[in-house]
Amino acid sequence: MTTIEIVFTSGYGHTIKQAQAIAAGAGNTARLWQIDENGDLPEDGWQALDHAGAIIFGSPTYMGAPMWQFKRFADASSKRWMTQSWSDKLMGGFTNSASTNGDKGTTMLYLATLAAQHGGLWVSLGQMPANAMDSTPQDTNWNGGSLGPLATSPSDSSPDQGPREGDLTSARAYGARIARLLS
Ligand SMILES: Cc1cc2nc3c(=O)[nH]c(=O)nc-3n(C[C@H](O)[C@H](O)[C@H](O)COP(=O)(O)O)c2cc1C
Repeated sequence: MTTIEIVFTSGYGHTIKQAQAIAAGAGNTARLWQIDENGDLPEDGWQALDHAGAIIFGSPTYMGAPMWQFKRFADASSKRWMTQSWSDKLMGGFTNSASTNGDKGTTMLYLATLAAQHGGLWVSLGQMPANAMDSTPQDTNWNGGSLGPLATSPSDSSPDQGPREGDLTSARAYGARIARLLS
């Protein structure tokens, strides 16, 4: 079975919602692997990534970059880099932060660079931005990204309040895009 493995970090639960929305859009071959608070992924997670058709990386943006636990996972993936054993897999990425811009772009560039180091085939977002006068956070891709799904969770939001519907719709559509490309 060709699987979609979503490997991500989340400090306070907001980015989990984005990861779950991607999985919901991708369908029943998608699985979620949350890197723990020490930056560790269990061995069955590594095995799943080794056998994946697609790997999707995700992290909240902390200080303009993925949180350190994601970087620890990325550094540990250098073992796979040495043999290029993840080469030719579909790869993608997502991030969430409190500010609308929030320097999410540098996190996305990092995730795309990680994918490229592994020889992955990056899947872009493929959604037009909702950037008109009457656009709101309820609209798909209202953050206006193109590398992958972006989410904005206001700093005083609970994970039930942020990311908002437009971010979740964007994430679901991205999951569906990856599933379609794999089929
Ligand atoms: C240490 C730290 C650094 C942060 N840096 C940024 C940042 O650079 N840009 C931003 O917009 N939000 C920043 N935030 C806010 C988080 O990105 C935001 O709260 C996000 O929803 C957290 O996701 P999580 O609940 O999955 O951890 C930061 C939060 C923390 C704790």
